[in-house]
Amino acid sequence: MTPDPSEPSPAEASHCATSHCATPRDAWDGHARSVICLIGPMASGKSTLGRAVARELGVPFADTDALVVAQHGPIADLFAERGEAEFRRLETEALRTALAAASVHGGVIATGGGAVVVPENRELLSGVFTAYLTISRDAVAPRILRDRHRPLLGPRPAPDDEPPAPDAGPLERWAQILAEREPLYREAAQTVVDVGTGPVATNAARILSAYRRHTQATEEQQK
Ligand SMILES: Nc1ncnc2c1ncn2[C@@H]1O[C@H](COP(=O)(O)OP(=O)(O)O)[C@@H](O)[C@H]1O
Ligand SMILES: O=C(O)C1=C[C@@H](OP(=O)(O)O)[C@@H](O)[C@H](O)C1
Ligand SMILES: [Mg+2]
Repeated sequence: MTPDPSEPSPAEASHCATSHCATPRDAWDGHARSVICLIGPMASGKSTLGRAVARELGVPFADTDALVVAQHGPIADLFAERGEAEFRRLETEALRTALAAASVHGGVIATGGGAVVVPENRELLSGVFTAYLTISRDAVAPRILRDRHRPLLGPRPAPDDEPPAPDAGPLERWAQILAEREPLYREAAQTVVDVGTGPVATNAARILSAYRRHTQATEEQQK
């Protein structure tokens, strides 16, 4: 028998029966088709918080970076061997895939910090609830200095015909990149959530509250 798409799958029903969800039906009506996309600068917590929000909602989590890595290998290698433009193309493909899956059963999607620079991605994001996660430079500093896997925060090679410029350092580069992208984040987001303080659970709850406020406001408008 073809499953009724309006009903929770056995997996969803069993999740809801064993977790915080009141009943499978409530969970399905309340959240199961929820789609939340997270955008924001590198190391703001999109991947970590996206996973936590998805778990809370009982919907699948997708990370566009992880999708790219699973299919094409490490991001640092892609940047070095195939260039940023090719990485952006693969990122758009991953975003499309993640959105298509989430549109069926709901889902939370963490994008990479640079997803908003591609107009096609901004167009894709405009169809779903998108939250811009903000964090101060001071709060992000220990993360940036600890995690050294992001190619855009590594030393920039000077062009062949120029003397090497003094290295600005990863935190300075993070701030420069954020300044360039900030208007794009704001344009693409329905809401801005500051996630610079507090533990993961607190920040996940902030994102969920923003999502619920948005959903309620949208429902009020439609009445
Ligand atoms: N609320 C938080 N408190 C402390 N550390 C966090 C928090 N959220 C994320 N982190 C840590 O910050 C780092 C970057 O988080 P990540 O989710 O990879 O960010 P992004 O996906 O935005 O680049 C990770 O080491 C993660 O464990
Ligand atoms: O800001 C960017 O351009 C990038 C952010 C990274 O993702 P996170 O924001 O999850 O670190 C990753 O997509 C890649 O290194 C490029
Ligand atoms: Mg990430």
